[in-house]
Amino acid sequence: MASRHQDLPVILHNDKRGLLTVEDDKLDVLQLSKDGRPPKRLLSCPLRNFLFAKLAASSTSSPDKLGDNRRLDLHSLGGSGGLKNDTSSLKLVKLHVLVEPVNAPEAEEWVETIMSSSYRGIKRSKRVLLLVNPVGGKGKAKSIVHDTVLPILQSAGCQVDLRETTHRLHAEEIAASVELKYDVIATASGDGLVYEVLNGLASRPDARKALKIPIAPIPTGSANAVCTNLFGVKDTFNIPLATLNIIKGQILPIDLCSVLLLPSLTRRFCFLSTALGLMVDLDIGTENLRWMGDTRFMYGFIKGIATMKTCKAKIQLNVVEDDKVSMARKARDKVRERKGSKILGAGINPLVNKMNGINIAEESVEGNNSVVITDHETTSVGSQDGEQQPSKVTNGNGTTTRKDDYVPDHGPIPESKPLQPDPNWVTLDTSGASSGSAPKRSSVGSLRSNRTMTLENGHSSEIQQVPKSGQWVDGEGMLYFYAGMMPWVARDLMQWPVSISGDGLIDVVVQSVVPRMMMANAITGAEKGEAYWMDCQHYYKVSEFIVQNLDKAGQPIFTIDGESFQWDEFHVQVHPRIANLQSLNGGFYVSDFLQKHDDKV
Ligand SMILES: Nc1ncnc2c1ncn2[C@@H]1O[C@H](COP(=O)(O)OP(=O)(O)OP(=O)(O)O)[C@@H](O)[C@H]1O
Repeated sequence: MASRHQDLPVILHNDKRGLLTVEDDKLDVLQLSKDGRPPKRLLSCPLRNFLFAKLAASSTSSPDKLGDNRRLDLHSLGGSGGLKNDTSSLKLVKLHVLVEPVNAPEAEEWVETIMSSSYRGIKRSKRVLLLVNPVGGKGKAKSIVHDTVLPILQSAGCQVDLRETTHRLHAEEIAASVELKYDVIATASGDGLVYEVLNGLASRPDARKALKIPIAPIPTGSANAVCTNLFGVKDTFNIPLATLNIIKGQILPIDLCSVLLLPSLTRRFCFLSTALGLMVDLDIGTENLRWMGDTRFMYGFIKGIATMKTCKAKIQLNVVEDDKVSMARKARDKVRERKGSKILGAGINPLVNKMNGINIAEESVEGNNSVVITDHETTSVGSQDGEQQPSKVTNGNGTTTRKDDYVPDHGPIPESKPLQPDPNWVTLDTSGASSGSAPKRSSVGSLRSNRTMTLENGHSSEIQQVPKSGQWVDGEGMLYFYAGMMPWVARDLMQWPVSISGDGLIDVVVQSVVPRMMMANAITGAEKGEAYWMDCQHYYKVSEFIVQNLDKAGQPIFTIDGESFQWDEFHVQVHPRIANLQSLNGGFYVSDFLQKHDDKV
């Protein structure tokens, strides 16, 4: 790593002697004393937060002021104490010092060293398309962008193309037609703008190429679930950190889902969630309360459990796994894998980057007949032309078939067709038809509880077993259905704690109707994902699913990524790792749920 030869003697702004040192992935600006006292540290910042160093050409120095000295500009995000993990007080720091002629050759080398060490594997001076929604969240996006975001981006040498959205779906229109010349698309708004950008990019004839441009959100909306997943609960609304992510973020491949609405055959793309029941009411029913920020969702939740309205649907799931202990273990193993592979500094091990691009849901679940395997190459900034492979499905008999028809790397996303469930799909009837009587077993049950057996006469028969604890039983009422693709849906709700980014699977929660007190108690710990372990919260990892509306008058609306749609029926399938976000560490924020090792796992 950095060593003593990267020390650079300089003259500080106060004419005192100084030393710039780059060591242990950290820049220190020291003021030296003449009397042998220890140097005074004026700035200390991890290289991850360092933005820009520029040594003026000797000819451009003003001889009057500087003599033969050359000006060296240093731009960084500094925080209290400069600790790597202290992200709470990040702010833009601009320093300039002078380099004496005798040190000029060394200074040129020093500038290149600090720039390459702080941008390891990351493109410098990115071209940024910045979309700003002036009405998202509390309506402060414009001032936040002008006061904080733009100065940081400009200090890092980024070229910013700023466009303000003027109407609903404007961001989608822009993304659908914009020239693909940007390194990153930043959205100053909430999750809605990310959804629009992804839909715009995914609708293009060159969707696969367009979706390689990563998206970096700036949290000026209400919930900003993407930011919670990227930066954690504490830093969800940390604007300087999110801006740093535009500059220094690494590619994080994510899955997109096609949601096909029937009978219209309209398709929308989803990157975060689809919801029915209470989760729709608490989002759409509180839109007039945007001024509350994300508190409006908690208000909606409490209101929802007070009314306890059930949701009636027929749900068909192609389940890959439904064992909570095993799902938690796999998600935790994934975190350990990632942790073990980090290297010091501003980058991560390129080998790990490679690994992140493969190894998706490849573990076969006992008795499962449909394991999604994908083998996409990881994309990286500046290599937007990397070939992407189609996803495949390995069947129980070991044969491998293409799941999507192969489309070349620059082509569109193939059209969605209505799904054809087979007898191994799990069917849940949430109409509660048998309420009042003893609930009966679900029509197919779980992967392990009900299997299809071929009889000697060639007919098949279902082997019925007693449902295990926590398994859905037809006749239960459903409070909500929530399918998601990243752990947090808001700061106070980690609905899918075992969700693994880009694994080609959707995490589905079916929440049974339970006594109000039990739901109210579930609020405590919801942000930590503790409700996951409740038996009344049925949890499945699925590769595709269908939902039919059994009460169109009573529940006309469902949501895709928080946007509402009228519905009769919808079919959902995954396009693994087809889109990209930016993340400072190349992954989602690791929750305590995944860090801790309790006795369940
Ligand atoms: N100028 C505008 N006037 C009216 N609506 C707009 C304008 N620009 C964007 N929109 C719409 O604003 C809506 C809300 O945006 P967004 O979802 O990003 O913020 P939010 O709802 O506050 O945050 P979150 O989704 O995180 O709760 C989107 O549907 C978007 O299309």
